[in-house]
Parts: sequence; C-alpha cells; structure tokens
Amino acid sequence: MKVNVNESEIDSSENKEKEPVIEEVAEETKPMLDYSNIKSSKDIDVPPLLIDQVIGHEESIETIKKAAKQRRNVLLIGDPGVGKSMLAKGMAQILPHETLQDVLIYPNAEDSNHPLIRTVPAGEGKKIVQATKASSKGYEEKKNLLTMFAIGAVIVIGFMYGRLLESIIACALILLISIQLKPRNTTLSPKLLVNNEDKRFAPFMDATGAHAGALLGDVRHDPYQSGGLGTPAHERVEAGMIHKANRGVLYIDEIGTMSMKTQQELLSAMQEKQYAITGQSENSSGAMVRSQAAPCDFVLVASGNIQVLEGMHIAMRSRIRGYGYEVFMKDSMDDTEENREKLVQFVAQEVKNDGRIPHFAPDALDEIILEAKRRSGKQNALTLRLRELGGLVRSSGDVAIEHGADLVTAEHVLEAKKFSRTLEQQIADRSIIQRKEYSMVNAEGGKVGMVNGLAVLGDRSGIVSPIAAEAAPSLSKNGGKIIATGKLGEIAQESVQNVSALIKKYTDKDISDYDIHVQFIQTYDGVEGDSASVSIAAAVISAVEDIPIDQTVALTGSLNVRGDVMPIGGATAKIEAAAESGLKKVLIPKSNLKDVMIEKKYEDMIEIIPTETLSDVLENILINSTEKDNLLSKMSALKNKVSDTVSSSISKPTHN
Ligand SMILES: Nc1ncnc2c1ncn2[C@@H]1O[C@H](COP(=O)(O)OP(=O)(O)OP(=O)(O)O)[C@@H](O)[C@H]1O
Repeated sequence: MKVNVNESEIDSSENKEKEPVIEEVAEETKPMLDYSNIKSSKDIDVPPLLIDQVIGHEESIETIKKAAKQRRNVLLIGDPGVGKSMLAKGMAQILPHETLQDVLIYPNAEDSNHPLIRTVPAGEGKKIVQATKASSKGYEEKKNLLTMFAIGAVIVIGFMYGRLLESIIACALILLISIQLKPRNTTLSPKLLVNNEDKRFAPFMDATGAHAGALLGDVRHDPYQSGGLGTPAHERVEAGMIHKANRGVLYIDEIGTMSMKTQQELLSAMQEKQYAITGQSENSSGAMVRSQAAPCDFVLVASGNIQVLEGMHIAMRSRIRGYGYEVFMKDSMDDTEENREKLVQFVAQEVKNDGRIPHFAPDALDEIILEAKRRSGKQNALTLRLRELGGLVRSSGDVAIEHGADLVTAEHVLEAKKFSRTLEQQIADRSIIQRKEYSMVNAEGGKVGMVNGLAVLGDRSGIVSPIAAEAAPSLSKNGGKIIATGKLGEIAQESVQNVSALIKKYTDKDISDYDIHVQFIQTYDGVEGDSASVSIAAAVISAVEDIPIDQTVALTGSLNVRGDVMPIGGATAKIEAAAESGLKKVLIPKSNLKDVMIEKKYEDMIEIIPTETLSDVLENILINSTEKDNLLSKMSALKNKVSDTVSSSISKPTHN
C-alpha cells in the first residue's frame, strides 16, 4: 500500500527541497505464519481444559488460577465477547470437586413449615431417596389396586340402580382421595434438592438475569392447604442457583442490573455460606415455608463492562476487593508470532466446538489472522473480541459447506465477510449507495464551506459525513454566535469553540464578528463525532476566508487547541468508506498511519495523506488560489515566528 506523505510534511522553515516522500506501510504479502508443520487447523491440538483454551489473557488466567486455589471471588471487567464467561467456566473446572455434596430436604414433624436440610457426600443423596421410595412402592401398588376395585364397584352399582352421574362423581372423589393418601414413609421421604452425582467438575451456575426465585431458591404455591390434602412443604421447596453452585462457581454477568434487594440477599448468602429457602412471592402459600439454611459456599465470578460498577452494591464490590480479585480484561493482544499461533488454536477450537464445519486451510487461517489485525483497529495488535471473530469462523465454515469443500479456504472467508456484515456495516453500505444516488457526497470540484468529513457507525463501519459551514458578519452588538445543527450539534459547538483561537490566529479574523452556522448533513444515530474537529475547522476557515475546498478529498482527525492533528479511532473503516464513496484522497492523522489495514481492493482507489497540523490539512484540502497561498504563507510565517521565539528562549541562558 502506498501512502503519500505530502510536501507539507517537510518543515518549510528548514527550506528543504519540496519533494514528496513515499513511505511504505507494512504490507502483508507473505504468509502470516509458517504453516509447514500443519495441513490444516485439524492438526492443531485443542487443550482439554477450558482455561487453557482461553486466548490472550495470560495475566487474567494467572489470577483466576490463584483465585481457584484459594476459593476467592472475582470481578471480571471487559468488553463483550472477550472470554469472561469462558474464564469463569474454566475456573469451575479447576476447583477441587472431591468435596462436592448432595443436599436433601426432609419434612419436619414438629414444624411442617420449617423443613430440615441434610448434606451428604455427592452421589449418596440419590441412593437415600431411592431406598425410601422402594419401601413405599409396595404400598402404592396395593393402594392402586384397591382404588381400581372401588371405582369398578361404584360404576357397576351405578349401572344397576340407574345412577350413572352420581357414580361418576363418586369415582372422581375416590380418585382424589387415593392420590392424596400417602403412606407415612412416602410423606417422610426426603427430596433431593441438589444432586452432584457423577460430576467430574465443580458446578458452574450461570445466574445472569436470574430473578430472585431462581437465584435464591423458592417454595411453590399449593392451593390445597387444609384437610391434609396439600403437598408437603418440603416437596415444594426448590433450590436456588446459589445452592446448586455450592462448592463451585456462581457466575453473574451484568451484576449491576440485578435489583439492590437481590444483591443484598446474595451478599448475605456469600457471608454466611448458607441460605434458608423461602417462597419469594408474598401472595403465595410458599411464603409461609422457610427451610433450614442450605449450604451455598460458592465462589462468585461477577462480570460486565466498566459501567456495571455503577449499579453494583457497594458492599458487594468491597467484598470482592477484600476477599478476591478485580480483573480488567484486554480487548486486544500484541501481534506477535506466538499470538498468531494462538489465534490458529482458537480457530481449531471453534471448529471443534461447532462440530458442523470443516477445518481451515493455511490460507484461510491467514485471512482470519488478518481480520483479527484489522478488527483490533490498532497498530501491531490482534483483536480479542473473539466471540465476533468466532462468528466469522462459523460463517466461513458454512460457505465452505455450501461449496461442498473439505477445507475452508481464503475465498470462503472473504465470501463470508461479505455477507456476514454487522447491522452498522449494512446501514453504512446503504447510506453510501443513497448518497451516491442523490449526489450528496461531492466527489468533484471545489466548494466553499463544504467538507467531506468521516465518521464511524457502531464500532467498525465507516461513513462519509458531509459538513457544511456558512459564515456571515454578525449584526449583533454582542458579537457572533455559533449555530450548530444536525445530531452532532453539541460536538460541533465544542469543536468550533476549540478551533476559534486557531482560526483567529491563522486568518487574522475574529470569528466572534461572525455568525457561524455548522451543519452535519444527514447524520445517523450511532455516529460518533469526536473526530470531526479537523473537518469543522476546515469548513469554517473555508467559509470565513471564502476559499473553496477540494470535494474529492475526505478528512478525519481530532484537532487540539494548538492546531496539532491528534489520532482518531476507526481509521481503516473511514478510509474504506471514503474510497467506496468515490473520493480520491483521504487525510488522516499521521499517528494513525500504522493502524491502516485497508482491504486490497481499496488500495488503488484512494490516496492516503497523513497530516500533523492544521496547515497540512489546509494545504491538502483547499483548492489552489492566491487566497490559499496567502493564508498558508501567513500560517507558515506565524509558525516560524513561534519557533524563533522558542529557540531564542532556549539559547539564552537565564540567570536568576
Ligand atoms: N479469549 C478467548 N479465547 C478463546 N475463545 C474466546 C475468547 N473470548 C471469546 N471466545 C469465544 O467466544 C465465546 C463467547 O465468549 P464469552 O461468553 O466468554 O464472552 P464474554 O466476555 O463473557 O461476553 P459477554 O460479556 O457478552 O457475556 C466463547 O465461547 C469462545 O468461543
């Protein structure tokens, strides 16, 4: 990929020869890895334990292993799909499982609404229940026989005396009584609340979004409360996830969305390591029942993004801090050979877990690594948002199956990329078509106060976002106003205010003498406008100075108050959107140059010009004219004056 570093890059004060410098941006032509040892991802070993399958979070894995050993709580904070729940599941696999218990609940002869809890080693619970059931089986058989006989007799008598209706009612009554009649050993037989029989690993309970009943346990409602017809209280008790997670992991994603009351209860369960089960609905007969406390000695792994902390009970966070670890998870890893190999392992894992798609050939693995690079949006990094990358792995596999291929190839990955576009990408695509149809993007000529800004929709879809500025002398005695319209009005206001000092400095015009209108034309919901300040400054300067802007150029960058162009996010997506819209050049902050990983098809469509200062931007975007030359020489003189002042102050020693 060729990138033109424009002549404006060369410091004019040094009077160097003004020749454009051509800079090579690292081009990925050779394979990303040495695949000589493998034919496909099938030859890659997938580790048996989940924790060893987690890619790119070495430090977090260390912490999780430490936490598992000491049974500590963990708070995992990070972006969606970076492997938080995978780490929590992995933790459950490395917790000791020899100490697992079954929990039984028994009726209480003294207080039927206070059933009793008994814990036994894992696997024993089922045996106890089966033994009690076996002894009551004989009774059940006899009872059923007797019931059938009674029903038969009533029907025959009913026929004989012509009282069929009464006999049917009598049969129904006999059936009801028979169902309710339970032998003493049946009513006294325990119920298995928590069964850990044959568990190879400690339990993992995902309580994300669980309501209080499912989380803390509940007692079912029973309408037959009187006359001994009701179901015994202990049989209506249901264990909560906190009980099922006993000696294992209780995982809660987005814990901050849980009600404070539930968090409070969870906290007391964590403190006491046991929790009595009661009916959660006040209007239910279950609310009368309260079991003896059942064990719930779980490790809590809570997770979410950073905002989740706002909704989190303060004591809960303090408990995790005091008795556990807080982990901030990365969203990307360094682009090293070792990490590329891990990505290959990731592909092998995803293929194995999916079980329906073929393995990946080396060229397809290369495409996935390249995509991981692109999605990281950073120089020398690979994304760790692996759930989304896993989506591409699966859809590439689906394409290969459609083509009847035994292995997924690079072509399949590229085809999958085309149709598995995110909603934001589809909206961006559609807007590009619309803009082309209605000629909203000006891809030719020069216009005063009109600039092709670039923005990002979602997290990786670029969009051309035209900005128009109009400057009119203010008639108000109190000076001019900045009037910003469109959805990004606030950002526009702020940007104009930030750049007003620069505009004043560079144009010799006080923009407070003008009413300046700035409009973001056709802005979409979800467009972030932080990187529009360079575009706004260019549009306003063009409007104030009446110098047309080249409409074949698009630009992006954040401008600081000193006139330096600062880096922005989504450089690659923005450049691709500009190319797709038919624009010929794109100005991006120089510091973003290494982040650029545009697809091959765009490479010859657009010229990328890195910029460092507002002067670089104006040099490249204003249409050549005497006014432009005057403005730029004024700016360059100013720059020289500033550097002279700085160098003289450095060279003169001061004596205090
Ligand atoms: N670091 C990783 N290593 C290997 N696979 C990963 C990693 N991160 C995500 N995945 C893949 O993505 C899937 C989803 O990840 P997971 O559910 O753990 O993400 P999460 O961070 O918990 O997301 P969310 O916060 O949205 O629940 C995993 O089952 C796995 O296939």
